[in-house]
Amino acid sequence: MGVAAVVPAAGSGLRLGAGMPKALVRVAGVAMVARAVDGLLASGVVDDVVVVAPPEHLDAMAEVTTAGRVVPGGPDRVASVALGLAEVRDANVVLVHDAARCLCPASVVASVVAAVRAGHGAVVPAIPVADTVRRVDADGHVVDLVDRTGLLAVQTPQGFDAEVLRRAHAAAGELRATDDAGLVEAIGGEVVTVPGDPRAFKITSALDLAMAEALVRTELEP
Ligand SMILES: Nc1ccn([C@@H]2O[C@H](COP(=O)(O)OP(=O)(O)OP(=O)(O)O)[C@@H](O)[C@H]2O)c(=O)n1
Ligand SMILES: C[C@](O)(CO)[C@H](O)COP(=O)(O)O
Repeated sequence: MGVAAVVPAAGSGLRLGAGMPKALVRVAGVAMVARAVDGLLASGVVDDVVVVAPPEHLDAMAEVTTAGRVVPGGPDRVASVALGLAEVRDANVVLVHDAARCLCPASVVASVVAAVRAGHGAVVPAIPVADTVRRVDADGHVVDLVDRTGLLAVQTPQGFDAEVLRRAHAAAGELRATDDAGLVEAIGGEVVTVPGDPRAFKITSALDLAMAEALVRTELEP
């Protein structure tokens, strides 16, 4: 089988504070998880989708998810992705895509898959950092100015040769990398970037949700 996508959607969305799992929160009337799954399939390069949901919300998640399977997730993102990965044993390319990045354009999905198909074991979409970045100590005092040249903010979907991702997760142990590419780096794998897109931003806070709503409504307007 070809390209499978694992959609981690098992987070609780504490920072959004909607009182329900974030992936169930609607953006202009459609649940984030449904938008994320539909976006992956709209790319035309994804054959199979597995959504990883909070164990206590499997039915609600299946109700709003229009395609793919829904399986229970784990206590953190690494555990949730590992549980999804176990469901796509036949795939030779695996994408991991946050439900929370539900407005990612299909063109980004296609370019990530193309880069994996071209022979890269691990591919991440990334965009330039727009702000000045400073390192601070525990009291908030500036320690130094971080040179922004060569700094990129990493998005999802992240794409992998399936065997590389399986090896990375098998070796993860207690390592809690913030993304799957981090697990690949930990086993010495090379990670390459392709251009990301500002619309693939992660909905984390209430402001992000408002921006996502505005973006959808703008794109729907004639
Ligand atoms: N145990 C977890 C934690 C997170 N995720 C998923 O990983 C993605 C990125 O996580 P984040 O945006 O930080 O979501 P939450 O963990 O839900 O947010 P918060 O930290 O505010 O609770 C989300 O799609 C989230 O559902 C997951 O599948 N399983
Ligand atoms: C995977 C990710 O979206 C890449 O930027 C990000 O690391 C997830 O971050 P969080 O710690 O789950 O908020």
